[in-house]
Amino acid sequence: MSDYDFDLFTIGAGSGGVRASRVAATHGAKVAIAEEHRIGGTCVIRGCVPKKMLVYGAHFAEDLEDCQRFGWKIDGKSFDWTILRDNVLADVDRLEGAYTETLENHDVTIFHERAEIAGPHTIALASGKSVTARHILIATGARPFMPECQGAEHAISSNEAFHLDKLPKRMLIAGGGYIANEFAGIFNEFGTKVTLVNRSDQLLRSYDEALRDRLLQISLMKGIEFKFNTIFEYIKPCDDGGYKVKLSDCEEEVVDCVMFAVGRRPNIEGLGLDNAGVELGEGGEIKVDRFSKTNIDHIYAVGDVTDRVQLTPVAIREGQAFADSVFGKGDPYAVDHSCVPSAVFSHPPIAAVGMTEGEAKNKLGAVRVYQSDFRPMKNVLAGRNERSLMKMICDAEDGRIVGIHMIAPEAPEMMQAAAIAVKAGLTKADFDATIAIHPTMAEELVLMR
Ligand SMILES: Cc1cc2nc3c(=O)[nH]c(=O)nc-3n(C[C@H](O)[C@H](O)[C@H](O)COP(=O)(O)OP(=O)(O)OC[C@H]3O[C@@H](n4cnc5c(N)ncnc54)[C@H](O)[C@@H]3O)c2cc1C
Ligand SMILES: NC(=O)c1ccc[n+]([C@@H]2O[C@H](COP(=O)([O-])OP(=O)(O)OC[C@H]3O[C@@H](n4cnc5c(N)ncnc54)[C@H](O)[C@@H]3O)[C@@H](O)[C@H]2O)c1
Repeated sequence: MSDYDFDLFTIGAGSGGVRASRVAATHGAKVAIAEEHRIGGTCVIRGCVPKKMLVYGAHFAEDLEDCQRFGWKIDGKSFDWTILRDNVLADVDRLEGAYTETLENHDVTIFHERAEIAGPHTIALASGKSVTARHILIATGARPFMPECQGAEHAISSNEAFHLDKLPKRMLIAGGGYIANEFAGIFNEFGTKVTLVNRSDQLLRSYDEALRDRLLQISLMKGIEFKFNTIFEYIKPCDDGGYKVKLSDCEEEVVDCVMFAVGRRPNIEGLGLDNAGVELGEGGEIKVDRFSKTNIDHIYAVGDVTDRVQLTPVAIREGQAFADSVFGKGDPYAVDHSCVPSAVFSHPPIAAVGMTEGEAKNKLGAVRVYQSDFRPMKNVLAGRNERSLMKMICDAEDGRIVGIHMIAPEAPEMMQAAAIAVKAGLTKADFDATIAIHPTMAEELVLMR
């Protein structure tokens, strides 16, 4: 008989928590999970998945325009936001059901309520119930950071963007990162007049400069406006709807919607971490070692709450590694956080793996840069003046590829395959030895000069 109610109690049923709980259960552990909002977490409910569906929906705007040059005539086209919104939200419901079913099929006990740590092995549930567990996994994710300014309460975050009653005619999006650029692209394609407002003059800081410049240039061409080096002074509701917004060094303007996308903060408030003595880092993230263990031996944390790499596949890997290491029969293993590929689902998307040109020069000294700057065949026939860019960064000494960067239609799809080669340490010569598939955009990868 165990001294505890459960072998594992997971707080948070998002990407990391669900994977860890399911895998621990397959290893024979008695597992419970608590979720205060909806099973599936950020990615499934209000992140990657519904966002990507909106990206697909938005891209039809360009396809419907371009198709005329391919001989198609579509009269009377129009867009109804509520149809897309409701279909996306219905699919989110379906996915929540699928995630719940997976947990149930693995005999994971689900508590649909908030959980807090009440003692080293004790979890207090919002209903007043208290349970004990041999191990605790904190997988509570992150939430949007809402900066302070007068009237900030009138701004929405990405959470609300999926539920808007109607499409805003004019929208200000604060931020220059993933979410700001993705949603600027989405709403701009739907016909909203979008202005992206950033406190610095740099977008997507972690990406290669050439790609960032190209995205800015294409976004401007598509009609997105940018205001750099400015911050919000106030947001005031107008009597007849909309908001008066004042940005520093700018005239007051009226918009229908203000969205903040200025980063996400670990969900640790009121979690009772002090009751178990769990240590935090400087940014409020839970400090863990490479096995996702906190300073307390039986308490672990995975995903966004640890603020290592805020991406779903990383949270899933961390959850898997934790469950295998703690409950499996093999040796413990850690997740390798190097060379993680990523994408920004902007219009067009950006994708990257490894070092940027700047990072590689700083780290390696001598690098070779190969580049392909081309107009995709489909854009040529469509009369769309939008060029793609691919860059390959190699170590000048041995030709090893240390980074690949792309801005192109379907760049994330191409990058997933290319990332395998970079992770495996292949060289430019290995790529050159591979025969192209013609005609594709991806063939540029093996033809770069
Ligand atoms: C708009 C948006 C788009 C994104 N797009 C992408 C993308 O395209 N690709 C990608 O890889 N990543 C994307 N991300 C990031 C990705 O969603 C996260 O990295 C991922 O969901 C992190 O998983 P997690 O398990 O750490 O946390 P989460 O998935 O956030 O899960 C944490 C869960 O814990 C629950 N919780 C918190 N506190 C408690 C408590 N005390 N008791 C009970 N439950 C609690 C929360 O309600 C939540 O459901 C996106 C994020 C956003 C916001
Ligand atoms: N495609 C994807 O994989 C994807 C998509 C969305 C989100 N995400 C994840 O979610 C995380 C959060 O996304 P995000 O776009 O909110 O953050 P981000 O870290 O990508 O970008 C934050 C931006 O806000 C700016 N900023 C920060 N503080 C500010 C302030 N006080 N006032 C004004 N501007 C400020 C920063 O300069 C930066 O440009 C990302 O880091 C990413 O890991 C991933």
